[in-house]
Amino acid sequence: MRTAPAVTIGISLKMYLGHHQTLNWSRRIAAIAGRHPAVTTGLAELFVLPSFPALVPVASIVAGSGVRVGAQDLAAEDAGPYTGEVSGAHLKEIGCDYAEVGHAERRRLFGEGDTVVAAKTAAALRNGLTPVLCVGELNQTSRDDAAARTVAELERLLYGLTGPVVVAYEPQWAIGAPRPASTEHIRTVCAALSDWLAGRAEFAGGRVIYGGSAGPGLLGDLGTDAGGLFLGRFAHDPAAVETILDEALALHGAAAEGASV
Ligand SMILES: O=C(CO)COP(=O)(O)O
Repeated sequence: MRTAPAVTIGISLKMYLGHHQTLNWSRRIAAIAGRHPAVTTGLAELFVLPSFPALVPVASIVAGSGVRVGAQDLAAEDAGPYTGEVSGAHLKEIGCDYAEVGHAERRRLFGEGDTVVAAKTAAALRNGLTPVLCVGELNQTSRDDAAARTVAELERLLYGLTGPVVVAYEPQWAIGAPRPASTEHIRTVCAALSDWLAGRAEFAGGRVIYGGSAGPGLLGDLGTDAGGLFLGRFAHDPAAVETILDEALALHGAAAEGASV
């Protein structure tokens, strides 16, 4: 069994960058990760999710830097007549460790519902990929209501499955917004999701991270309720990623000191 790192930082490039921009960005991220103590000590795991055509070159750019690579989507099936789809088996073969499933944009713009998301989560696990499973309420609501809805959603999507998952709590109303959800909101929902995961041995190694307009300055406020961040726009500047790794190191140092008293 693989133990979860203290902090997980994921970055989805969505469809923002061109191919060469993606490669240049990846070179800068690899350089930062390769020398940053948060990554070199194994405290933080950093993964990047570029567009499909960039996966192979990005995997080779980040090799040896500690950065892992994954896809933003995968097919529910492993092989066959599925025009335009990319299978989990293929992703694994080219060096992916992660596959994102259930992002709000795929649900809203491409009609993916719970059945498809659950099938894609199963496909990722079946092929040895860690699913980055996005969950989160559609509309702004109280933090307790959001926690109840999101835990129920996770339970539905993971029914019958086994394996380590990264649960990305992304309140849909906080994606693409000027700022993230409130600290109290994020902490309440992430703690509820973490409790749910922790009580289930079949998901050992699982983690809960927060996404939705996340950027520098947030991680330290989340304490240990969230196991990290899932970044979008605010990771386009590699310097922001370095700042967040600094924050991960500071947070872990504080948590370790707290545990020893
Ligand atoms: O959806 C997200 C990550 O997948 C978050 O994106 P933004 O941080 O750009 O809102």
